[in-house]
Amino acid sequence: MPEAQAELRGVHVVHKARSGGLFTRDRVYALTGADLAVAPGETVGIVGESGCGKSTLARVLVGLQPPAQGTVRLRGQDLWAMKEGERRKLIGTGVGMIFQDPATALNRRLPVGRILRDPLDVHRRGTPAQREERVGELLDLVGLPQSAAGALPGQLSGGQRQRVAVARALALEPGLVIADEPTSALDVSVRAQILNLLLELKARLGLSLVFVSHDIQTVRRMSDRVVTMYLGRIVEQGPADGVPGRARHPYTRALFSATPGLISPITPIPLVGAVPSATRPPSGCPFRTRCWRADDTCAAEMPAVREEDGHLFHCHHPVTAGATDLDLIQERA
Ligand SMILES: Nc1ncnc2c1ncn2[C@@H]1O[C@H](COP(=O)(O)OP(=O)(O)OP(=O)(O)O)[C@@H](O)[C@H]1O
Repeated sequence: MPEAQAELRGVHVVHKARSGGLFTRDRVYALTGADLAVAPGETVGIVGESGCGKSTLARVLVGLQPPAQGTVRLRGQDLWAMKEGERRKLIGTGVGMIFQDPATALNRRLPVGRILRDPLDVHRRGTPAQREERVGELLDLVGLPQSAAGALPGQLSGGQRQRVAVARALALEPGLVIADEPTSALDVSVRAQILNLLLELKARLGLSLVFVSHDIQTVRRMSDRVVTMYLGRIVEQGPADGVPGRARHPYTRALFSATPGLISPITPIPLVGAVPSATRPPSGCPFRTRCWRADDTCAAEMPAVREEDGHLFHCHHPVTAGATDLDLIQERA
């Protein structure tokens, strides 16, 4: 197997909890025991309810968040075993990051040309003339006119600004791009354009892409593999074309059945109760408090990973392969 662009092994992220702006004694278990490898040229989509740890996973992958435990490798190199200068260089040249809101991610005071040249200057890429040339290439790459180089971000539309953010992420020719909700701050009318641009660039440049979104339909369309998260844990990974029908974890099935237009039954598999607090996750399987299949074993121990039919999942009582959503709704009732 070719070396992964990025790899997490047993990664935990724990934050100090805050209340009213002050830290408390509680800990937020934002990411627990995450194992994930992103292959060259692959798109991995991350889904899950708000607060399940999607952004934390993305931040760990790009080295913005150090793990409390576990290893993070970029192109085979252990990020947090490196000297800081080397780590910054590897991250700076190896990964591009696209954030949710280009209005806040781009420096409002700098013209687009400077924004795009900045990473080239920082990493001393080529001569000054080559850097200028590269700025022109980047504008072309994302479908912006050369005249955009002189514009301030505020003079551009939301879609154009996100194109600048994409160009900046690609400036140093990274092998991996992480896009965290890249279209959720944009008008619906331009979302498809940015998604198509990402798909086109990924194919043209052979990029690996990690795509984080609430929008399950979009994740399926963009991804080769879908990763489902729940309460700080990766609970399932499987091929995008096998989700939702072939997913084995009850949570993945419930999450996808709640997506309009994806599944035949009109009623989704009901999820009863709220997501527990990330400061006090349940013992054993994190989903057991809302799972209709849970028993004492689920409370006693976290299920080890199992692999069947291309799906990796953590569940003591996985859904039978081939069960329809209607079967699960009846079972749930
Ligand atoms: N800096 C921080 N300090 C304290 N808690 C944090 C911090 N960052 C994230 N968290 C908590 O960690 C958990 C995971 O957060 P994260 O932002 O990764 O989730 P998410 O799935 O991306 O959520 P959303 O979809 O709403 O963006 C949440 O409980 C969140 O409140």
